[in-house]
Amino acid sequence: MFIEPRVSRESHGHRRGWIEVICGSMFSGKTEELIRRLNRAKIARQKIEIFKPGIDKRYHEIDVVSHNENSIRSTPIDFAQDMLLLGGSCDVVGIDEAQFFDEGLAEVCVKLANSGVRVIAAGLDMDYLGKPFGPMPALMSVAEYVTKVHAICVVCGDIATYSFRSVTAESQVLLGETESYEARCRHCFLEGQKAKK
Ligand SMILES: Nc1ncnc2c1ncn2[C@@H]1O[C@H](COP(=O)(O)OP(=O)(O)O)[C@@H](O)[C@H]1O
Ligand SMILES: Cc1cn([C@H]2C[C@H](O)[C@@H](COP(=O)(O)O)O2)c(=O)[nH]c1=O
Ligand SMILES: [Zn+2]
Repeated sequence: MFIEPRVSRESHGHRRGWIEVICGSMFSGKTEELIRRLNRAKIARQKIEIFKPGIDKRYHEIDVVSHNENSIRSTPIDFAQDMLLLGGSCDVVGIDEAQFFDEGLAEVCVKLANSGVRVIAAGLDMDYLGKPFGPMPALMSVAEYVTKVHAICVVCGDIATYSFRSVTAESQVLLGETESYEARCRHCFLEGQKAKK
């Protein structure tokens, strides 16, 4: 379990910021872990702001909601840059579905962290083909802390790191749940991809 670093947030009158990334496949608990960290920051009376991409309207227009139906209020935005306006004065900025943001996301998170904000971003590290997803690789490279969480393979019960798309669609972005995706381990993912051919 991630334990918040015990660094002083104030040093010589300057706030200290950093970047945390929570990544993994679908159903791996990224959103639950994001909500857990943000709720703890709320308990510590920190000022928080949560962003999600405007396109993610799966469960709720505004809330960030986990597959377990835990939720937290968020602000949907279309461009990573918009976080600078609203998030700059916060102690903590949370970001869900980070993979859907534009390539400017890593730079925006660096600016926030450099100005003293703790940034916690959750997102898919790989798409349905097993390829790196959007701004996630760049974001992971500038983060102080990267936590990879695992789902359970629905085929064999091993740990799952892949999101297998069970429907026919080739666009990288296809919003969905269990009707379109399965959490799978490497072996069962490869078997599924072979069977598609
Ligand atoms: N194959 C699976 N492996 C693990 N958890 C699953 C699976 N399918 C459904 N779940 C549920 O999904 C929850 C995690 O949801 P969530 O935090 O929204 O995941 P993520 O944001 O990574 O998609 C788990 O606590 C569990 O209740
Ligand atoms: C693998 C993959 C997923 N998506 C979509 C499907 C869901 O709407 C989100 C992921 O949500 P979660 O909180 O991580 O479960 O992303 C997609 O558009 N393209 C993909 O390749
Ligand atoms: Zn498996």
